[in-house]
Amino acid sequence: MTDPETFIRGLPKTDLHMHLEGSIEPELMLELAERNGIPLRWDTADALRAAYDFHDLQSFLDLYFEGCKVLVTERDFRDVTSAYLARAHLDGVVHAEVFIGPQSFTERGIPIEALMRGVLGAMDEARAQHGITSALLISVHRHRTEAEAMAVLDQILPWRDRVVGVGMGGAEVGNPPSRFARFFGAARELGFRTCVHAGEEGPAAYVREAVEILQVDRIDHGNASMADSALVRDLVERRIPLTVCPLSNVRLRVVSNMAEHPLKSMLEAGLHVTVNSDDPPYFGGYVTENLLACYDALDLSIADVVRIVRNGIEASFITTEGRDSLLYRLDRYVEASRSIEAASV
Ligand code: HPA
Ligand SMILES: [Zn+2]
Repeated sequence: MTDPETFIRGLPKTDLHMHLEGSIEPELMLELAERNGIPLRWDTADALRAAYDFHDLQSFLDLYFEGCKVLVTERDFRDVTSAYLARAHLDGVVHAEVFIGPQSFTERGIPIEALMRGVLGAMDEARAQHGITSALLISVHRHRTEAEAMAVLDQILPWRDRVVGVGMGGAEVGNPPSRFARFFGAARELGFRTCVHAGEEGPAAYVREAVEILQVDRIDHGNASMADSALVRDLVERRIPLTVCPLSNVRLRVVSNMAEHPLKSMLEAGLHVTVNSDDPPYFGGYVTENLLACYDALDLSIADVVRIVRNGIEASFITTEGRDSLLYRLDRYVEASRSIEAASV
């Protein structure tokens, strides 16, 4: 019989909430620092890994922004993107939607062209080499001003056809979605899909603002929604996907341990939940590890896991044909696993 881990690793999955700046494995971080002559506070991969001990979102963001400094050239952006997509492919991810936040780089004088060419070039290469498809989401920082976010929108216009959507991350509490109403309105008018981090450390009211004021297509995290049953009803009715990141939530102490994670209650409430990796090296796992951690700690059934993976495909920002083809692939995989099981009884 196929064991659950092999089955889950082999499922054709999506990763819809993943930050390229947060995907740099410690070994690559050291290599890039050396290549660019950037001093780091750590000189071994183990020392870096040991520093990934966070007590809240801000303690993570401090390290995450420090890590951004090793990315300087087009080649660096290409290498980081290639490494993530190769690793995700091994993990059974067939489609990834990845964030990058240009403000961390343009503020240091790095031209946006270097970032865009590196990332998009690697995405094209990974598709040719591994068959993995990916889409780019441009993220702005909510702890900066809305005017700065609007400037990012201007900067990415030359790549309008290659950027599927825009999102927003950074320090949540004190920076409610409503501060960025004009930015998200402008992004929607330009034809970008939209998503926003909400209800990670912030309250359910931020998720409500994201849906009602920003009118986003997807909520990143969204855990806090469970505190407001009327909001849950709205999210279910409007079928707004939530890109949940369970290992991230444990590491950032949004939940005290995996057994306390609301994922199963969210599923039972009928929410369109997906499972994603956020910043894999920082939080200890790619999508498979996230799904396995939930499967083990929350007593999920294999049918629950397949439901979550199906939700991910349905929540993606790809074309209807692309989505249908991934759903077909998922159904075939599940059917084939059933036949193997039946034959081995
Ligand atoms: O989980 C997150 N929350 C907010 N900002 C972020 N930037 C990267 N990951 C995150
Ligand atoms: Zn995130």
